[in-house]
Amino acid sequence: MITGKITSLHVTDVRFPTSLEQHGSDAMHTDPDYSAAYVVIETDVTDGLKGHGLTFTLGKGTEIVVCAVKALSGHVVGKSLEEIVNDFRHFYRQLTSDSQLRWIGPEKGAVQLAAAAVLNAVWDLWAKKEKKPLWKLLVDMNPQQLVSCIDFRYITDALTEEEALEILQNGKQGQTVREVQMLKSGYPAYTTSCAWLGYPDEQLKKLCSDALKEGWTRFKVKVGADLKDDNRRCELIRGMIGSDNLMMLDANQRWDVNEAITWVKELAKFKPIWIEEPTSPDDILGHATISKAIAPLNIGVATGEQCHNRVMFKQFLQARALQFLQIDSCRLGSVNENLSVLLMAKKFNIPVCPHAGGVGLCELVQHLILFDYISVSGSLDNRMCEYVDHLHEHFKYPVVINDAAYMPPKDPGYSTEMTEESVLKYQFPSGEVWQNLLKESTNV
Ligand SMILES: C[C@H](O)[C@@H](O)CC(=O)C(=O)O
Ligand SMILES: [Mg+2]
Repeated sequence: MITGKITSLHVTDVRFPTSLEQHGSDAMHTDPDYSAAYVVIETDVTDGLKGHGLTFTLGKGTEIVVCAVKALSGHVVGKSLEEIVNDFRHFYRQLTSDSQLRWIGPEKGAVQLAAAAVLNAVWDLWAKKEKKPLWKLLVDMNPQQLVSCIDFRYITDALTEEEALEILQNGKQGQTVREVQMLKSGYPAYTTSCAWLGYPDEQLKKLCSDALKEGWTRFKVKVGADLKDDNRRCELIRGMIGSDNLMMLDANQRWDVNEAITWVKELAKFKPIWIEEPTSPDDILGHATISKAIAPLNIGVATGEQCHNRVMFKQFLQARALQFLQIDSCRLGSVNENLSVLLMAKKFNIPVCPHAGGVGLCELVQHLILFDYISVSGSLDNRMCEYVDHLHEHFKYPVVINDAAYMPPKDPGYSTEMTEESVLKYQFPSGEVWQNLLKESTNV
């Protein structure tokens, strides 16, 4: 039995100055400071049980998400965990559809990122209470319980509750074998760390050569700002990784639809398997046009890192506008909404290849993709999870990568907890790191 009330919710603006070294740079986001609105919920349970959650941001604007988290806190403080998880669908809807706050969403933008941070903390709390890593909590739940966490509003034309139940019931077959397989070999990953757009060629070469030695076989390359530059960088990387390894391209929304088609045709000679975010993340029909035009080149469209809710994903699937679906643990409304998207992807037979990286996204999304393989898709065909090698040292339970695969976390929770030292040091603007940077900039 789950006892204990949530007594408080704290949120902190934590920023890492990654832009100083161009980590995370792409054709649209040229100077990201990987950041998080970091939430801690406390309970009155005597053992000091706490839940930790976050959502990922790029620096400026984190203060807006922090405000939105504070605006949502009234829905959480005073409730017991038992009350929440016994009717999780209802709680989820309270948060994502607050009758006043929804005007500045609904289910999108800063308010949706804030809902994700809060809900991620609640899921962490639940998993810790059950003394299981989150993926295992999900795997052990029965189909009815899982379905009771999902808000089916707006998606029943694509996936009904009955269909979701059937998928989950079928997923129980062979679950134990797949769990054992994951514990032994892990979930296959690809790396984005070698080819950020702002890295000079020498750095690309060094990072590729190191990654190859570590056993990486799948590489994502940032493109989209300058075609000549893309040709040079892709040639360099294809040369380094050889013809057997996989290459993916990511344009981060830089192009118009026709421009995307022309550009991808030019880069097709490097044999990428997908082009990610070729155009506006909201342009579902544009993605469908691009998908159709580049299908003869054996290149698919991947998208999702800025797809803010299940309704968008539903339409992408219905319009056949993506061939690789990229869930995000912090963009969608936490585990609840990710569950609905994983189930829709299964129904439409589209592989899920999660977006990760940022700060904490690898830590979180590994739980979701493990659950997807063990209990939903049951397949590794055309599937892999993104990995980026930054900022893991700030987490209490950092990801473990073994031979280019995510090894299932064993610690209870959602791997969301940051070290207290890092939170203090990188808190914006009062943390030591930012105070020093601000001093330096005023001295120049
Ligand atoms: C701004 C982020 O680093 C973005 O480039 C990440 C991304 O597109 C990806 O990991 O994929
Ligand atoms: Mg991307």
